[in-house]
Amino acid sequence: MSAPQPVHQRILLKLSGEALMGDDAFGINQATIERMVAEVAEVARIGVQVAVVIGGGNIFRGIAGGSAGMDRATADYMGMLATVMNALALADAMGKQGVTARVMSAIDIQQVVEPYVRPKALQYLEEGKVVIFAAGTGNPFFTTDTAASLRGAEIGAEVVLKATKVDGVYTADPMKDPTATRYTRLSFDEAIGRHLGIMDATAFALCRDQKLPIRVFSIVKPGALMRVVMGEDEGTLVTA
Ligand SMILES: Nc1ncnc2c1ncn2[C@@H]1O[C@H](COP(=O)(O)OP(=O)(O)O)[C@@H](O)[C@H]1O
Ligand SMILES: O=c1ccn([C@@H]2O[C@H](COP(=O)(O)OP(=O)(O)O)[C@@H](O)[C@H]2O)c(=O)[nH]1
Repeated sequence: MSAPQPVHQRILLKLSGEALMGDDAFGINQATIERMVAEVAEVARIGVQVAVVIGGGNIFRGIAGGSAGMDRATADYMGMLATVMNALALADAMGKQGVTARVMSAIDIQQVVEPYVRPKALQYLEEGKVVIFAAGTGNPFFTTDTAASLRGAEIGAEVVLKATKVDGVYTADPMKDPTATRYTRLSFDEAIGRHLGIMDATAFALCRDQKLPIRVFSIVKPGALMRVVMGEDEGTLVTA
């Protein structure tokens, strides 16, 4: 019998910035990033094309207290720069584990990382390199979740995999409501209509319009990414 095959050939993986903190209060926890990269490396090695959108919430968020009183757009540009730092750390950790990664930024910062150029990104993916999209959408007032939907649609990913601290989409924020229950599956309209805060409405709406499914799963749970890629039941699937 032949070995089980992945159900996805090209994925857009959204990693939250906060996930990189591990148990720290801020920044990047080295052991945590190494563990995450090991999981990404495993799926890349079985031939799945992996593109990553990385968040920045472990360093700076445009709407957070630290930016109170600041012009919102300026604060958002700081948030986007935070994602560039995370992207560099992620690419470095990938290189150390033998995975070639390329960082592409949505804002021009050419001495540091190359700009996002869609055909180039597609070329890297076809060559088996991991592409890390930095600086979100390049626009203030957006989130990296929306960047994940946007880049996912642009590169023709089969699914957006949102790897986060919780293990799926719940009826309410499980960090605040212990009685909340997890959905196995729900529609984009339900997710938007019920104001489920796991992703912003812009991100959901873009995926809905492009018929691009989203799976939300835990980044903390070892092996979850591989199980998702192999088509096993993990987290919550959001579809049309
Ligand atoms: N309905 C919901 N189901 C699951 N998680 C939710 C829900 N509403 C809000 N959340 C919150 O969304 C967070 C996951 O989103 P993520 O983007 O990784 O975090 P953050 O926005 O804090 O960086 C979880 O930590 C959880 O507390
Ligand atoms: O297209 C984008 C993506 C991100 N950001 C800014 O970058 C910050 C960090 O991104 P995000 O909060 O999405 O990161 P995560 O929640 O995944 O850690 C946001 O708060 C925004 O201020 C932005 O302005 N435009």
